[in-house]
Amino acid sequence: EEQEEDVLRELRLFLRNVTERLALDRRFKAFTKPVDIEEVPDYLIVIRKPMDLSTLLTNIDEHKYVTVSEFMSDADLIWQNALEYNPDSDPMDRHIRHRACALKDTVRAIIRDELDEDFDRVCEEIKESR
Ligand SMILES: O=C(C1CCC1)N1C[C@@H]2C[C@H]3C[C@@H](O)[C@@H](O)[C@]2(C1)O3
Repeated sequence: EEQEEDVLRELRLFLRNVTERLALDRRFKAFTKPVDIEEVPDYLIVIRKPMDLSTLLTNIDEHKYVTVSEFMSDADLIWQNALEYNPDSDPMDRHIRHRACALKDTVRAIIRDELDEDFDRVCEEIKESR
């Protein structure tokens, strides 16, 4: 009903704001666009579900997420994929993993600090009702 669409519109505004703030953070530049498959030909063999911040924004606009938890599952893919594809001890891999862990911590801190648990519960109820 109309009130439910108002809730989901507010969810999209919140998720867009979080995602845009992450995309503006210079530490997370490597996460802003899909990994270039021309540059990294074996990437899709190793990583089954690529994800990046621009794709998160597209998903939000396509109404893919009804709850924050669904958004978090895709957001977590970004840093999980980076840890998985860049496991080595060389400085480049370690730099990427440090930024991946910073992304994980930053997303969690924003959600902890800024997501109202009653609002989240309403989204979860809408999801269950569909
Ligand atoms: O995993 C990633 C991104 C970093 C976070 C996501 N990539 C895989 C390649 C390995 C490493 C060095 C470059 O070859 C560059 O192409 C990539 C991009 O970084």
